[in-house]
Amino acid sequence: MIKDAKFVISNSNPGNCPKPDRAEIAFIGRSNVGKSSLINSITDKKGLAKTSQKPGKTQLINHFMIDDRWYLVDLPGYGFAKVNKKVKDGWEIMISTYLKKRENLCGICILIDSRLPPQLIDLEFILWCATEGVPAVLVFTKADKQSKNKTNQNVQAFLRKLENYVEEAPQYFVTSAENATGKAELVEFLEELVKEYESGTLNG
Ligand SMILES: Nc1nc2c(ncn2[C@@H]2O[C@H](COP(=O)(O)OP(=O)(O)OP(=O)(O)O)[C@@H](O)[C@H]2O)c(=O)[nH]1
Ligand SMILES: [Mg+2]
Repeated sequence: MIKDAKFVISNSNPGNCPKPDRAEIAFIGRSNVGKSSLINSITDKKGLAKTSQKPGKTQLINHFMIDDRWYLVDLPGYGFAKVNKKVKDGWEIMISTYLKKRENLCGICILIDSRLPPQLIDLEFILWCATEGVPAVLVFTKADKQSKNKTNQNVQAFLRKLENYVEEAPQYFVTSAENATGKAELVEFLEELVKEYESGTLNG
């Protein structure tokens, strides 16, 4: 269980992130998928990460300190068509540089909208992470928006498509920021990842 969460800093330059002296986990996914909302849900702090109905809200790398022990990071979304190419390319460089260079990053959660059929951009991003050796799990979001059956169908369809992209299917969670579906499981997993990192079993 997360007891405390505080905003630390926002950056556009991955090189200005806080000293990498503790475990770090980042949330990433398409614009509007619910990254910031899920951060607020798992930390039980409504206004901690800024959310919006309009895609493109989060534009910087945002560090939050969790329980004075590890960093949770909210990233801008990918695949947002409405910003101009220069801005989009800038975000992509910022995100990929962060993911490749951040030495204390012990894992990332790739958020996927559980309402949608498999999206190419998500499949390609998961492939990119596998190629770059960025350890990732999948977190399906907005499960409250439809029946359990429909969510399950979409999750299974996504996993089947993913078989064409990566050899090993990543672990996955089904969540809702609205009604806390999957929250306990996800938090338990994140805390376990932090413990493993601290005990030096991850990243050497
Ligand atoms: N019903 C429902 N709505 C959600 C859920 N998660 C997020 N939303 C809504 O989806 C919209 C986008 O949420 P954000 O958390 O801002 O999404 P984001 O991925 O951080 O978006 P960017 O910062 O633009 O990349 C908001 O209107 C949220 O209220 C959920 O689990 N259930
Ligand atoms: Mg956001």
